[in-house]
Amino acid sequence: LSIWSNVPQGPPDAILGITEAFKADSNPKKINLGVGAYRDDAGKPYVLPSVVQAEERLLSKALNKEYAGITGVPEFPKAAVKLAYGANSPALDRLAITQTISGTGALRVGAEFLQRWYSGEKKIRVPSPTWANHKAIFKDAGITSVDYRYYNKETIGLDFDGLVEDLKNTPPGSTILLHACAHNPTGVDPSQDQWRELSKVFKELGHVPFFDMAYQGFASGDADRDAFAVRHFVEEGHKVPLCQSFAKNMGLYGERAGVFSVVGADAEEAKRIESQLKIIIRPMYSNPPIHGARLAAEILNDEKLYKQWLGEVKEMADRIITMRTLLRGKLEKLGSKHDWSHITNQIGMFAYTGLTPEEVAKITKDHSVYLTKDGRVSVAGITSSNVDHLAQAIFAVKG
Ligand SMILES: Cc1ncc(COP(=O)(O)O)c(CN[C@@](C)(CC(=O)O)C(=O)O)c1O
Repeated sequence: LSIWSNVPQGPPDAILGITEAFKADSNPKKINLGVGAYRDDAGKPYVLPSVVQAEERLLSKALNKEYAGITGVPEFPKAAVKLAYGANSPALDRLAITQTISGTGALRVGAEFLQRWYSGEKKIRVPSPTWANHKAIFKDAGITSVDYRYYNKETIGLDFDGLVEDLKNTPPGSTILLHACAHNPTGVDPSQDQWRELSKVFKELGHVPFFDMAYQGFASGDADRDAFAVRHFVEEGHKVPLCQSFAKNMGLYGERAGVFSVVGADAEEAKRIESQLKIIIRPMYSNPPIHGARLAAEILNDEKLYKQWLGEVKEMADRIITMRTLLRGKLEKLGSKHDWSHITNQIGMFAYTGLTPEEVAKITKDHSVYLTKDGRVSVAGITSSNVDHLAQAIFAVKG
């Protein structure tokens, strides 16, 4: 009997498993709308020109491969928080900051930090629905997730009243996970006025706003606009924990470039927090990968490259918005009776189509269209050459 005979076969990942199934499909008209990775209009992965230039510069510097510190390549997180909080934010001198292994790593380090130093019960309130990996990350750090109402199936929009009511029925001083922009999987975000309202509710109740900002710049095409919620909450005095990912907005998916930061009451408190972040990271993975961080630092710290990069992010966001408009138009032209306005009202990488799990199974089986069971479509996977097939497939399964 093998020592490992007790190890069971685990299920495929809800999101990454879709790509495995897609690859196994021989239908030439197959479309992968599963994983949230940007594709250009030829359906190809996109390496941003600003990243290519940064890489050429790095190579010419012939840097060594020494360890970064526990908190990473210093020039990266320092610049990343300026992007998030704003270059003139008063909070910049009271931030605990560390580079992390992309957004997932920021969430995990943040979750471990809460587990050890958040004085309340080890729970976090998460939007319903939320990114498929959130609950598993918190669970592995010993934190139980509790849903709060977020998405309204009927209006295919935000259930703002339900959200506020749930926050008010949550014990004061609880930790609440918030998607800063481009909510995954619904693509439904609060308006700026609704964020202002939420900041008041958080203040009344002393709740901790734990932000996940994985799509800054990628949602609206404007990095400042996408950071509105984070910046407003910081201006209002909230001690924000913030997770950042550069996977999508810089196309650094596999380079794993992320940042975790916490707003302290002052520099001394930030220093204490940062010392505890290092104590969490050292036994977890000791220190992070250097290449992606150096690429991001090269871009964020060079005026010209930074501007070029912002233009490239806007181009990606604009292409996604164009595909939303195309898909909606095609569905309406086919004579669909459904209201598809949510496809253009939603923002960011994803469209929450409203397809039921049965319809998802059918569209995959009959039309080789791959998307997650919850009906989430990565709009980045739509191109002007596959949008007709997609519209016909949706019309075929849903009418
Ligand atoms: C809300 C949210 N937070 C964090 C991350 C973490 O990304 P990172 O670790 O690569 O920086 C993702 C990525 N979600 C993707 C795009 C990919 C995935 O599931 O891993 C998605 O398809 O939802 C995300 O959607």
